[in-house]
Amino acid sequence: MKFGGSSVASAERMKEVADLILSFPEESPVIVLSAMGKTTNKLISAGEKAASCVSTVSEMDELAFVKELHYRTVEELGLEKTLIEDHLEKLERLLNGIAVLKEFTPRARDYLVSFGECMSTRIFSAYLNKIGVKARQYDAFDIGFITTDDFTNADILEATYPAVAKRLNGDWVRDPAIPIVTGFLGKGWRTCAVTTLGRGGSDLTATTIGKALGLREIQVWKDVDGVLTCDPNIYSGAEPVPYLTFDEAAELAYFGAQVLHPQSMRPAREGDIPVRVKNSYNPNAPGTLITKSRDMSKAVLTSIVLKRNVTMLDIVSTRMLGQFGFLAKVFSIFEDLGISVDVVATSEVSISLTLDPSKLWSRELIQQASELDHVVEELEKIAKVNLLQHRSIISLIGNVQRSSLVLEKAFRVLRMNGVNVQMISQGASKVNISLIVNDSEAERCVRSLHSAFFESDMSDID
Ligand SMILES: Nc1ncnc2c1ncn2[C@@H]1O[C@H](COP(=O)(O)OP(=O)(O)O)[C@@H](O)[C@H]1O
Ligand SMILES: N[C@@H](CC(=O)OP(=O)(O)O)C(=O)O
Repeated sequence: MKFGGSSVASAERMKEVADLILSFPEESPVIVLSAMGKTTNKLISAGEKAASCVSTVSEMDELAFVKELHYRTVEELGLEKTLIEDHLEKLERLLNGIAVLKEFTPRARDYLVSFGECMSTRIFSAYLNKIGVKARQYDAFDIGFITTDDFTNADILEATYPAVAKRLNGDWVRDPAIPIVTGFLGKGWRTCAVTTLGRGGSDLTATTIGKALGLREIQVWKDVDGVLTCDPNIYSGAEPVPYLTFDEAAELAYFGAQVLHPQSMRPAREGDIPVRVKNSYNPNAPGTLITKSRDMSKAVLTSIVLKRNVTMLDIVSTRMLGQFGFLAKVFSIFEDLGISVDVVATSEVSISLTLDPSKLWSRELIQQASELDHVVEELEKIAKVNLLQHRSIISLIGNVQRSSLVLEKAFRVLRMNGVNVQMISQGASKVNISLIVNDSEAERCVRSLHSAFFESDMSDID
C-alpha cells in the first residue's frame, strides 16, 4: 500500500492512515510513504535559495516550515522529538553546505529531498509501534533499491527485485513487523549515492515492491477517487474511471496524468499484479482497478490527458538522403544527443515530432536552450527545420479499435472551437491517439472534449 504526500500531510492524516491499515487485519501489507504534504517542494526551494544566497539558511521560511511541520506532527502523535532531530540537524548542515558551495547539483538535490521520506516513514513507523502495531522503518537505499545514477530521474535496475525480496522476506521470517518503506528513493549503482525516481516516484517504489514480493495487489492511496476522466484541476467535473488496463494506465501516466508516475505500471505489468488507485480521504469510493485486460466491447474513450509546454519540430528533407537514410539520420541525431521523442508523424519527405519534456526539464534552462539549438543545427545539415514551442499534447486514451468514432467526434468538437490540430498520431499501443495544439487553446479543448465524450449522450457516435 502506498500513501502519497497528501495522505500523510499531518498527524491527523497519519492517524487516519493507521486506522485504514488496521481495517485490513487479515492482510500483512508493506507500506510505502511519500514525504509529508508539500515537503519535497519546500526542500527543493530551500536548496535553490541556499545556492543563490537569497537568505541565510537559519532564517529560511522553507526550513522553518519543514521543521515546524515535522516537530508538530511528532508532538501531536505523542512521539519523541529525538526521532527526527538528527535528520533535521543534518538537513540544516546540508543547506549550509550548499550555501557555501553556491551550487545545487542534481546529486545534492536528491540527497536533500530524501530527508522528506526518511522523516515521514520514521514518524509513521514509531506511531504504529506506539499504538501496539509492530512496524519497522526502512530506507529504500539501504534495502536494495539499486538504480541508475541519473540523479533526479533514476531508473530502477533489475537487481533491485531479488535484493528487496531477500531483505524484506528475511526480516519478516526472523521478526514479523509491518515494513514502512521510503518511497521515491534509491541508491545509484556506481556512485552509491541517494537517487530519486522522478517526481511522484513513490508509486514506482510501491509497484517495484509488489513485483519483488509477488504480492496479490498493489494499492496506491491518493487524494482523488481514482484515476479520473481528466485532470480535475482543468475540469472539476472529471469522473472516476472504474477500470483500466496496464497499457491504458501507462499511456495516461506517460502522457502527463500526474496521478501515476510515468514508469510505475512497468513492474505491475511484468508481475501481472493488479493496481488499485484509491482515495484516502474517501476510502469507501471504489477507486480504479488496473489489470492486464478488461472488457473493451463498450469502451470508447477512457480519459483525456494534457501535457503542456511541449516542443515540436517540423523536419522537411532536403532530399540529400533517400527516405530510409533520412529517417535513420534524424533519429540517430536524437539518440546521440540523449533526447527522447514522444509523438511522431511522418510523410514521405517530412517528419513532425515532439520532444519528451521530462527529459529536457531535468536539465538547466540554459542547457536546454543550447541543446535545442544544437539539435536544429545538426538537423539542418539534411533538412529544413521549424522549431515550434509552447505546444500541448492532448492524448485521447481509450479504445483505438474505434478510432474513427473517436476522431470523428474529437475533430467535430475541435472545429467548433476553431482549433486546427497541428499533428496527430495514433501509435501501435492501440490505446492512445495524440493531438498537438497550441498551449493557449489546450485547456479549452480538453474541457470541450470532456463535455462531448463524457457528458453528452454517446448514442450519436455508436
Ligand atoms: N487524470 C487524473 N486523474 C486523477 N488525478 C489527476 C489526474 N490528472 C491529474 N491529477 C492530479 O493528481 C493528483 C494526485 O496525484 P499525486 O499528487 O501524485 O497524489 P499523491 O501525492 O497523493 O500520491 C490529484 O490530486 C489531481 O490533482
Ligand atoms: N515526495 C516525492 C515523491 C512522491 O511520490 O510524492 P507524492 O506521492 O506525494 O506524489 C514527490 O513529491 O515527488
